Amino acid sequence: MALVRNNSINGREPVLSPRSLTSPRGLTSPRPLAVQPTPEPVRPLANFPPSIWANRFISFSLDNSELEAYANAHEEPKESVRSLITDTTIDASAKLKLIYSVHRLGLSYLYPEEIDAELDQLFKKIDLHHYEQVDLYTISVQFQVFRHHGYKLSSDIFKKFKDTTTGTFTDEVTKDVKGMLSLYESAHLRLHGEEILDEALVFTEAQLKKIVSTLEGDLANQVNQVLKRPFHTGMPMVEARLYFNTHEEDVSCYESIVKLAKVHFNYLQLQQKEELRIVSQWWKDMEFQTSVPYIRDRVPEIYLWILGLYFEPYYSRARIIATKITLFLVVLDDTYDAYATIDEIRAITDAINRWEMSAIDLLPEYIKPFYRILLNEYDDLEKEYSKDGRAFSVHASKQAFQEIARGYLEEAEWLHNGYVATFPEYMKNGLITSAYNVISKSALVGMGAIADEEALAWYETHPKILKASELISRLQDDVMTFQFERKRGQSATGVDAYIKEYNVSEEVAIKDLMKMIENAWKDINEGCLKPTEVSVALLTPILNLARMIDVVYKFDDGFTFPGKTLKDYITLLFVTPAPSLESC
Ligand SMILES: CC(C)=CCC/C(C)=C/CC/C(C)=C/COP(=O)(O)OP(=O)(O)O
Ligand SMILES: [Mg+2]
Ligand SMILES: [Mg+2]
Ligand SMILES: [Mg+2]
Repeated sequence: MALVRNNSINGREPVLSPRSLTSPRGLTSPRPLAVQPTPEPVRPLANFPPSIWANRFISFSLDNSELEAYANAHEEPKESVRSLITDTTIDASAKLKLIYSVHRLGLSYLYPEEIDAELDQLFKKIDLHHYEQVDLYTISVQFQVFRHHGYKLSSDIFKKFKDTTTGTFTDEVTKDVKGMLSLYESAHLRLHGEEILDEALVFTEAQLKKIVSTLEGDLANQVNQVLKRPFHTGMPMVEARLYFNTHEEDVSCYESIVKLAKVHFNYLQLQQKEELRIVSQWWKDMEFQTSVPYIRDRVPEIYLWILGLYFEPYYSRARIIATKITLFLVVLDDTYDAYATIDEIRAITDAINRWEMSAIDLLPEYIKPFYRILLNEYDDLEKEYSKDGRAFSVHASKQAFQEIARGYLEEAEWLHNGYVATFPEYMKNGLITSAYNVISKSALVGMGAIADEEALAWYETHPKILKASELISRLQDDVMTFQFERKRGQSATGVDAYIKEYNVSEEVAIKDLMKMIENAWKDINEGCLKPTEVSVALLTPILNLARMIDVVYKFDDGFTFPGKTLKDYITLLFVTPAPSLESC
């Protein structure tokens, strides 16, 4: 087997690269006489599990009058909640709890100015001494509400819960389940240097795990929920539904909030089911299942991913665009990782760099339909957005798409040459193959006026918060997918590069990479504090992209094998009816 290269990764047995078997010359003995048809190369097929949804979401039929009825039903409770937020007779503590609930329910985007004005005023009035008399739960809620909205309330307010002699959290804290739960949520908002929150996270997690089986009712559900995933690292839309289900006592005192939340959930569910129908129908019409059947067929999962970036109704078109482009990325990634030969990968990258229909002749037959659809979709977007002078965002998305194709090629060349990159080299390319540059720029296309040229220029500076989100994407994916990819003889991951660079065990490498992810989260949290470099509307999708990695990869490779978390989330949002309005 002379054509098999040595892919030894740091002392592992040489990996038999499927791609190294793809040369026709490796499969046939030399026969100089008859002209042989070129045999089909051996391909690195992954046999990915099929979609678990088939055509389920295509049959949805939107009743516009129903949608309109929900839109109208918003008006009254929306105004009542606005009055509550601005009500001067509600005391500071109750007001902050109210704003906290409004945010957890996914409603704060309806009142950005009012909430900011309230918090601004309350934040200015804060006297840290005041917190000496306040309980852990209340302090933690206030800490979160300020931090959620970019106000840097000092984490020193938690100092009083530590025993000065032992340096650990007091026994009193251990007995306060609701307080610990809320402190655990707070700790996820930590910044660099906030050691008290680093400690609080470890402490409360251990304590809550210890007592969870002894709890009952809503509190048991809340603790189970937070241990699975705290609000700050969850998908906002799902977190809103879960909060509604398990925090009745926190919201039931405000009838209008309950009513608004219910109408809002129902409205959004209809709108989102329609968006999912549109992208599912498009996917079917484009016949990807026939032309590239080797890829992961994951339309609802990718739509969910994008919905995780932004759920506001006015980003409907933006979600459809970003979903389609992300689906293109899945085709590209799986083609490079699980189908194409190195020569084909070079040809596909070349054609994507050229970006002209005539380059289609360079391509293998199977990828030609994809190439045609890719160019046509971008062409349509360019036409659509040229009209209002927004074609710049389409160009930026296209350039990022070309860049990721080059990044994927780089990985393929490394594999082809049996080379494991140094860790810095890997990370430089890895931030590109994280896909988060393409996705976040593509997310801007349909966002409208807010995503202007200035916003794009900020993106082009590759700001710290974007880098952090890319790092989280790249490394958390690597930590959860490297074994599968290694077994298949795919390109070395960050885990392999780290092991090689620092000569450490796999266990240490994973621990260190998880630490890097933790630090990147602190960068993200810092980047969301006032004064922000750009508007919150532009930062939120970047924060949410990091959250979606946690959603998909916290426990396993939830994208390749979407039968757990993603199935539950898709069922909750698009299958299970939204909370009934009957009692309203
Ligand atoms: C890298 C990453 C988590 C990207 C998230 C953004 C996203 C939805 C990209 C589309 C391609 C994709 C699903 C890659 C993850 O799988 P994979 O493990 O096969 O990706 P890999 O080949 O880059 O490792
Ligand atoms: Mg892949
Ligand atoms: Mg890949
Ligand atoms: Mg991977």
